[in-house]
Amino acid sequence: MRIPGDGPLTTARLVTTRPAYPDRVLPDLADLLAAAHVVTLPMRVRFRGVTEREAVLLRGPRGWAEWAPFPEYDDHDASRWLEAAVELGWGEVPPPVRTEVGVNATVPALAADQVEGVLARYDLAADPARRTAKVKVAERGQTLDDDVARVTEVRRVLGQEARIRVDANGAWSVDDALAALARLAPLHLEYAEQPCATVEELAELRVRLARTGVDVPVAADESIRRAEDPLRVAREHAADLVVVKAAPLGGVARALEIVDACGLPAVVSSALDTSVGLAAGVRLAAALPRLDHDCGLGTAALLAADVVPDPLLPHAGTLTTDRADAARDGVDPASLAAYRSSAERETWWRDRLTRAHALL
Ligand SMILES: O=C(O)CCC(=O)C1=CC=C[C@@H](O)[C@@H]1C(=O)O
Ligand SMILES: [Mg+2]
Repeated sequence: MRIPGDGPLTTARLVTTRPAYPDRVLPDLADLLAAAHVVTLPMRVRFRGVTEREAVLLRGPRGWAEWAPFPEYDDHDASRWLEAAVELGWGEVPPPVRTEVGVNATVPALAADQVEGVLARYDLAADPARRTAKVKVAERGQTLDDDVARVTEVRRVLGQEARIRVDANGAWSVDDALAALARLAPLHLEYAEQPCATVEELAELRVRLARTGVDVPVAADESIRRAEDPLRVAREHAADLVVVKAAPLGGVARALEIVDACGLPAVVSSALDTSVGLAAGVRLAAALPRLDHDCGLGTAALLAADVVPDPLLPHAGTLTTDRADAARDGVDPASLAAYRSSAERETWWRDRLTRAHALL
């Protein structure tokens, strides 16, 4: 485990280095609205408290793009997601340095007896040592015993050599996190993602974990993707690694800059996107100079419908840039029509798009 206090930070690079790609193109609002298709996709299981995922698919001159900021996010957040969509549909995505990306299975906070069924939907690597799962924990209404039972079951199904990470979405206090991670650590965790809500708590947790000899690295997710200053995590030595999502961070190029400036290992994860948004995540993971971890880009498995005929599901635990690019080209008009949102939701999304565009 890294000792709190170490880790490089190169804040200056974020502001001084711009990627070597053409300047951002901003489409007119009328073009965006004309390019927009609003869909409501059913999910297989409840995740993030929802059973349907709404998204706006945008047909840009450079290909399909997705804009799907979570409904509870404000217009400022939503405008950052729009920058990501513009990069995909109207701009250029930074070039890949690898063609394959390892992908983890994502296990929602379900009862332990449902774990095997969820994992069965993932085509994981044949070699148990190359399998990774992320397990949601600390969900409201559940107990630590429920979490321990779920993670224990994931360990049983995937085998001793598999990597298991947990994600608490900031729900634990520092004391809760210490107690929970002390119980979960014997199951050999790869890391704990956003165990506590604030950067201060994450930093304190790292110190106290090191002091008590509980060897669980800490990853920051919300502290990066929802933060005004995504570099604070690194500056405050609040995490061992960072989780980055293309859309919430304003696109692939911007996410690469943030990872570079943080100077910490990165994991790319989805924002519960359709296969089009997942393709952007694959392109981000493929463009990272260094990628030591499997990425949370297998969430097409959580959707019961998608906008492409061949959803971007991992094969043998991997996704490739070829399949990602094909998914972006393969949006099916019949799916857009079949899952078109209600008139009321469509108006809501178009109004939101208008407001987000005004902020760019
Ligand atoms: O990282 C993964 O395995 C899948 C993606 C995932 O967990 C998430 C996607 C979108 C919103 C989040 O609540 C959640 C996360 O917190 O990482
Ligand atoms: Mg997370």
